[in-house]
Amino acid sequence: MEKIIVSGGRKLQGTVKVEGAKNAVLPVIAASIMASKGRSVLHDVPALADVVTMKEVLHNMNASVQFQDNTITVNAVKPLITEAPFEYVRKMRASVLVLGPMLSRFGHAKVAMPGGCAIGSRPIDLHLKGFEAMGAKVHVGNGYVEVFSEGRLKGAKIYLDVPSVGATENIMMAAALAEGRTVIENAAKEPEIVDLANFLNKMGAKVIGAGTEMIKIDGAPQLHGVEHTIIPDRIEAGTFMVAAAITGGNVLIKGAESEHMRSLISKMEEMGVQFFEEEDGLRVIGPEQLKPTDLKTLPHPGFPTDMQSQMMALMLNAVGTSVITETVFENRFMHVEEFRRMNAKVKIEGRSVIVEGPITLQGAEVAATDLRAGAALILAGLNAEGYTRVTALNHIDRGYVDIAGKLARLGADIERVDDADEAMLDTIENQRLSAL
Ligand SMILES: CC(=O)N[C@H]1[C@@H](OP(=O)(O)OP(=O)(O)OC[C@H]2O[C@@H](n3ccc(=O)[nH]c3=O)[C@H](O)[C@@H]2O)O[C@H](CO)[C@@H](O)[C@@H]1O
Ligand SMILES: C=C(OP(=O)(O)O)C(=O)O
Repeated sequence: MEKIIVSGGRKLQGTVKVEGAKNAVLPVIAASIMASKGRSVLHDVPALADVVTMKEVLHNMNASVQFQDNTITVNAVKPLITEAPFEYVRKMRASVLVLGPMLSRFGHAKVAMPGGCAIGSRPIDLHLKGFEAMGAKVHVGNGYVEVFSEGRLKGAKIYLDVPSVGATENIMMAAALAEGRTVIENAAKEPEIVDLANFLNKMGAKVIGAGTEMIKIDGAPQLHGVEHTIIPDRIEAGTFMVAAAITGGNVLIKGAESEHMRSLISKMEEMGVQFFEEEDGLRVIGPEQLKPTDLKTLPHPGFPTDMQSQMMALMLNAVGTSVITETVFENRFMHVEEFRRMNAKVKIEGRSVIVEGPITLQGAEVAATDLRAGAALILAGLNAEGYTRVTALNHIDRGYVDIAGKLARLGADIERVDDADEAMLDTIENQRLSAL
């Protein structure tokens, strides 16, 4: 079994470059299958497990996809197989993002119904209601959702009960090939929505208002392949910001887009962390002593749920009591139990967690329960006594490219090992101790 082993106590120094955003590239790859003319070339694509899964989803549909050196080329000109089976959706919920593109281009899509996951039940009812409003028929049964449309979808006015990122994306993509205008009200405003809208506009659709709560989409009869560069990953950047802060380090995060991270920067500033805009990125300097704070996760521009567990790791090191309230997902506190294994004083009260700091965290065997929880455990390990061994790396690999290597290059004592490597490390450590 592979593990990331981290030993705490080193201040991080240096420069780290942000990858392209996972949550932007997945919908953009899905949208690329709507091009019936020309191929799409996407740059700054991170080499993540989720990107490989999305590539497999498209490949299984008979699209031609090449992925090399952070560039993906998609050619979907010939008719595709309009199905995404369970094996892909099981690995990655974002596979449901091919529903809108397939439905609007081919009049049919069949995708395995995503189940709940470690962070909540995560239904797709709002995606399906949107398609229905545009004239599609929806059938759910035998673990699959199947959507049909006779002729082109029709533009419609759609109000989302919650500003769901996935529903906004799926409806935007379906609307890009629909007849007439679609208006999405109470739309999600995340930067990744804006990136998708820019991509759809280049392909030939007309999307206005992305990044606000009302998005208007005028569909085109046909879309064409284009070249596009993916926006930087604000959650990867945020994770390195916490790494710098938690160790009292000084790190330049190259390519970080601070406009996308206002709520996070402001919370970290409240905790005493300093930020300096530089020409090619954002410099983060951790304080000698962190102050406590309270935060509530909300849809963008509120505090992102995908940074909640990493901020909990930071709060464990603050002097005083902090409170985190999670409002986006109903069950995103699985990391709390793992933090307790590291001696953390954390208590769940309904949708909130009370974090008592400062505490001397102790290295322990812990498991990543989802990808951000995994990152948070590594972050906690950066300031813990002794060795923290993080397992279930498959979660972390979904959203981080070589996180251990990048932290090591910033000076952390961290290594990714398999069982054989670990046995050898234990022998070396035992020899060192017996020689003392
Ligand atoms: C690939 C991707 O971009 N993933 C992100 C996306 O997930 P995802 O798009 O799945 O998240 P949503 O914004 O859709 O979910 C937000 C909330 O809405 C609920 N909901 C959603 C759809 C629906 O049809 N019905 C419904 O009730 C969900 O259960 C959840 O409680 O946004 C989340 C919220 O910022 C992030 O944590 C994920 O990293
Ligand atoms: C929850 C996340 O992703 P996904 O929606 O792909 O599960 C995430 O990126 O933190």
